[in-house]
Amino acid sequence: MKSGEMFSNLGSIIAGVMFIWAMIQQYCPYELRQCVEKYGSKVFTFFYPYLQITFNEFTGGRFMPSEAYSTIETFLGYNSSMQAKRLKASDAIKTNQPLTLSMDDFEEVADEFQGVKLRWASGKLYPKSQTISFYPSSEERRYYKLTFHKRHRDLVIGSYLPHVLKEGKAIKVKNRQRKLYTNSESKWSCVVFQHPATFDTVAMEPKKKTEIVDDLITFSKSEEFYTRIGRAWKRGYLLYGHPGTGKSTMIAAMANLLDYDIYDLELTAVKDNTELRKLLIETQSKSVIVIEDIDCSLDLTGPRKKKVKEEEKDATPKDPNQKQQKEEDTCSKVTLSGLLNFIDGLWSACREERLIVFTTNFKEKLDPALIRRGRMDKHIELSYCNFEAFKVLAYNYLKLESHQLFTKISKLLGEVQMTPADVAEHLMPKTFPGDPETCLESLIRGLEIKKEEEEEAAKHKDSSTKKEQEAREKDSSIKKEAEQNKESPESSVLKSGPPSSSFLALLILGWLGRLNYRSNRAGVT
Ligand SMILES: Nc1ncnc2c1ncn2[C@@H]1O[C@H](COP(=O)(O)OP(=O)(O)OP(=O)(O)O)[C@@H](O)[C@H]1O
Repeated sequence: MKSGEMFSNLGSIIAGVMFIWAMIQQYCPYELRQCVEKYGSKVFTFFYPYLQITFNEFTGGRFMPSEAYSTIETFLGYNSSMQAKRLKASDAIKTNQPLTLSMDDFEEVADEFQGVKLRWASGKLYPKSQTISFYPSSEERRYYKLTFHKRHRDLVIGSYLPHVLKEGKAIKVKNRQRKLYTNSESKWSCVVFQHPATFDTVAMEPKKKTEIVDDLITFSKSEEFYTRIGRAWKRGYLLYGHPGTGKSTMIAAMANLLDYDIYDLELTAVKDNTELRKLLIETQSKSVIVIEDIDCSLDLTGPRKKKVKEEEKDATPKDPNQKQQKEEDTCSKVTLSGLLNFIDGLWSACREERLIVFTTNFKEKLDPALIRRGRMDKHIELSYCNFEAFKVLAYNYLKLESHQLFTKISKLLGEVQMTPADVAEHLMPKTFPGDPETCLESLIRGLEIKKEEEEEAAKHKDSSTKKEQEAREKDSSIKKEAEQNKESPESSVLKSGPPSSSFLALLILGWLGRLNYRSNRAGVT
C-alpha cells in the first residue's frame, strides 16, 4: 500500500471513531456514559500492572497551592533537568532570585530509587467550562503523575516519596531568597535579607567565636535529639553588651550561617498577648526571631519604661483625640508571662527549628525568669574591642595580618575601652584605595585621645571623691557639735577639753552666785 493511501485510510478511521464518539456523547444518556467510563477504567486497571499517583497543583480549595506539588517540582527541576528535553525557567529577573529550571508541561523523566525504576510525567488540565474564571493566574491546573510497578507500592509510599519531599524541601531552602520580616499593625512585612555579615567578619576572640559557631551547627543538626528528649526544637540566645559591640552584626552572621530568615519582632508595636501569639504562629521554620533591646520593649523593667514615657511627655500632642491615639499606639499590653509562654510553650507542638535572640545593653535589668537557662540557653557577652578582635577588623578592612603599628595598638587596646564599631570607623579608608598606615595611625590617635579623656575623667573623679569625702567629714563634725550643744553646759565643758580663761571666770562667778543664794536661803529659814 502506498503511503498516501495509508494516511488517507488512517484519517478516515480516526474521523469515523471521532464521529461515533460524538454521537455517543450527543445521544447516549449521561448515566450510561458514566457507567461505561467507570467499568471501562476498572477493566483497564485490572490488567494494567502499574500504579499511578497524581499530585495536583492546588488542593483543598481552588486557591490553596499544594506544598507537595511545589516540593516535587523543585525536586524534579533539580534532579531531572539533564533528562528532560523541554524545561521551564523561573522569572528570575522579576523576583531577583537565582534562575531555577523545572520540567515543562507534558514532559516525562525517569528516576531510580533502590534499584526500582519510576517515571514522573507533568500534565495540565483545562477547566470544562469557560465560565470558570477564578484560578489564580490562569485557568489551567497542573499536576505531576508518578508511575511505578504495583509490587513496589510499599517502597514508593514508605520510602521514596518521603525522600523526594525531604530532598525537595532541602533544595528549596538552599535556593530560597532569605527574608527579613518586621511587624506592624499585627502583620509581618518583609524585604529580601542580604546582610553581608558572617562569622569571618565578626570581630571577637577566635575561641569564643568557634564555640558559638559549633553550638549553632550542633543545634541545626539536632532534630532527632530534641524529639528524643521531648523538647521543642528551639534555642535561645541572649546577646548583651555596650552599644556598638556587634550584637546586631552577630544576629546577621547567625542567620547567614544557618540559612535562616529573620523575624525582627518590635514588641512595642504588638497590642497584646493574643496578637503576639498570632504573629509568632505565622513565623516559618528555619528562622531567627529577634527582640532587640528587650529591656526597653516591655514593662519588664519599670524604671526604664517610665523614663521612656517621661521623655515622650514633651512630644505629647495637645489634641485629646491625637493623644488617645498616641497612647494606644505606644501602649503594648504584652506581659512578661505572655512572652514567657510563647518562648516555652507555643512551639512545643511543632517540630520546626527556630532560634530566639534577645539583645540588651543592660543584662542586669532583665527579670531573671526571662533569661534563665532553658529559655535563654546561651548568654553571650559582646565586649569592647581587644587585640584579637582588632586583628579580625584589620584583616577585613585593610587586608593586614601584621604591621609594625600593631604592637602599639595592642598596648593601647589593653589600656583603653573602645567598641568594635569605633575601631571599625577608624579603619574605614577615607578615600579609595586608602592607605592602611593612615587608618592605623588614625586609630592610634583615637585611642590616645580616649586614653587622655579617661585619665582626665579618672583624675576628676578622684578629686571630686576627695572633695565629697572632705565635705562629708565637715558635715559630720558640724552635726556632732550641734548634738553636744544640746547637752548641759557643764557636761559640754567637761567633754570639750580645756576651757578658755573667760569661760572659767564665768563659771566661777556662777558658782559664787549659787553659793551666795544658798547661804541667803539658809539665813531666811
Ligand atoms: N564585633 C564586631 N565585629 C564586626 N563589626 C562590628 C562589631 N561590632 C560592631 N561592628 C560594626 O559596628 C556597626 C554597629 O554594630 P552593631 O549594630 O552590630 O552593634 P550593636 O551592639 O548591635 O549596637 P546597639 O546596641 O546600638 O544596637 C556595625 O555595622 C559593624 O560594622
